[in-house]
Amino acid sequence: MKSLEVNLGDHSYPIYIEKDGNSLSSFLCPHIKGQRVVVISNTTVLPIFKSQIALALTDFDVSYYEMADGEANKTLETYHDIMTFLLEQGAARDVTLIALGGGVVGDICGFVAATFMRGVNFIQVPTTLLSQVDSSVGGKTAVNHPLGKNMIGAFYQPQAVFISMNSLKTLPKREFAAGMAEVIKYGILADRDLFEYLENNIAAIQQMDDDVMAYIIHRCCEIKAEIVAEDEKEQGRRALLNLGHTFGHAIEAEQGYGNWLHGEAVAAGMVQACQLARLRGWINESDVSRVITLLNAFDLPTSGPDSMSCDDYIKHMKKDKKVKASTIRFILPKQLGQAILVSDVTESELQTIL
Ligand SMILES: NC(=O)c1ccc[n+]([C@@H]2O[C@H](COP(=O)([O-])OP(=O)(O)OC[C@H]3O[C@@H](n4cnc5c(N)ncnc54)[C@H](O)[C@@H]3O)[C@@H](O)[C@H]2O)c1
Ligand SMILES: O=C(O)C(=O)C[C@@H](O)[C@H](O)[C@H](O)COP(=O)(O)O
Ligand SMILES: [Zn+2]
Repeated sequence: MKSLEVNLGDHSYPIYIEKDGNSLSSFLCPHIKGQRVVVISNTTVLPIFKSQIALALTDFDVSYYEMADGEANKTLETYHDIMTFLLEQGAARDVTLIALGGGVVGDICGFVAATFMRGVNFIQVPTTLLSQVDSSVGGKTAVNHPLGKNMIGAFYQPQAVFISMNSLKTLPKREFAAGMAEVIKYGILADRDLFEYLENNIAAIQQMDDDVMAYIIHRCCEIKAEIVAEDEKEQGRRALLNLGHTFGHAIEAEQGYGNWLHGEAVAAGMVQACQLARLRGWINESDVSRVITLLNAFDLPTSGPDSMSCDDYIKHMKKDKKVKASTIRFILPKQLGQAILVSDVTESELQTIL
C-alpha cells in the first residue's frame, strides 16, 4: 500500500494506492462519517465489484444506485435521477456517497455530492486507469451539456481516493488505452523523465506489469496532487492539465458523447497541440514523432475525425472553459516535459494544423 496526500488545508485528503484491494475496508471506513452510505456505480461496474464493496461496508447501512453505462449518460437527467433516488431512500446530510467506477461515475457522483443538501461527504473508488490517474483526484465534478463537455459542475473534493490496481484486470483494452492518453499527457506537460519511462516500458505497460503500473499511477497522482494543491480552482497553473482538451472536448461534443472516448479525443488533441507548438518552433519534428509513436503504441488516435472542419473545432472551442475575453486559450508544449498556456493562437495557425 502506498499513499500520498492532496494538500488543501482543511480539505486535504489521502490517495491510497494498492495492488490487490485487500485493505479497502480498513482504509475506506475511517472516511465514512455517518451510518448511511450510498454507492453510486453503473450497470457494468457494480456487478463486478459489488460483493467486494459490500464486504468492506458490512458495518454500514448501504444502498446502491446503478446508472446506465457510458459518457452519453453523464447528464443532468442522470444527476436528477440520482437526486430522486437519494431523497426516496431518505438520505440526509450525514450520508456518504461512494463513487465506484470510471470517470463518468466519479464526475457525476462528485457533482451530486457537491449539491445534495448543499454538500455531503464523498469518496472516490476509481476502477479505470483514467480515473485512477486523473479524474478521481482534484475535485473537478461535472455533467455534460449537449453544447459542451463538463459545462455544469463544481469544484468539490472527496474525503479520500482509494485505488485498487486489481480493478484494471477486467478493464477492456480500449479503455486501458484511453487512460494511457492521460498518463502520456502528464509526461508531456510536466515530466520528461516520465515520458521517457513510458517510451522504455511499452511492453511492460501493455502487459500491465504490477510494478510498472504502480509507479505510473503513483507518479501521475503525485503530479496532479501537486498542481491541484497549488491551484485548486484553476486560476493559473492547473489549466496545464487541460493539454489536448481544447481540441479533445470539441471532438467529443461534435462526434456525440461516447463515440470517441475521452482519452482518445485527448490523444488526438495532444498531437494537434504539439503540431501548433512545432509551427511556433517550440518543439521539434522529432519530439512530435515521439509523441505520435507513443500514442500509436497503445492504438490511440493521432489525428481528429476526417469529417471535422476547422470551423467545426472553432465552434466548440469558443465555448471552452478557458476562453477569456472572447479569446480561445490553448495549452502548448514548450518542450517535452513543459507546457504553457497561450492566448495568441491565430485562426491561420489553426487552419494550418487542422
Ligand atoms: N474530473 C476530472 O478531473 C476528469 C479528468 C479526466 C477525465 N474526466 C472525465 O472522465 C470520463 C472518462 O472516464 P473513464 O475513461 O474512466 O470512462 P468511463 O467512466 O466511461 O469508464 C470506461 C468504461 O469502462 C467500464 N469500467 C469501469 N471500470 C471497469 C473495470 N474495472 N472493469 C471493466 N469495466 C470497467 C465502464 O463501465 C465504462 O464502460 C469523461 O467523462 C471525462 O470527461 C474527468
Ligand atoms: O483536473 C483538471 O484540471 C483537468 O483538466 C483534467 C482533465 O483531464 C479532465 O478531463 C477535466 O475534466 C477537464 O476539465 P475541464 O475544466 O476542461 O472540463
Ligand atoms: Zn481529461
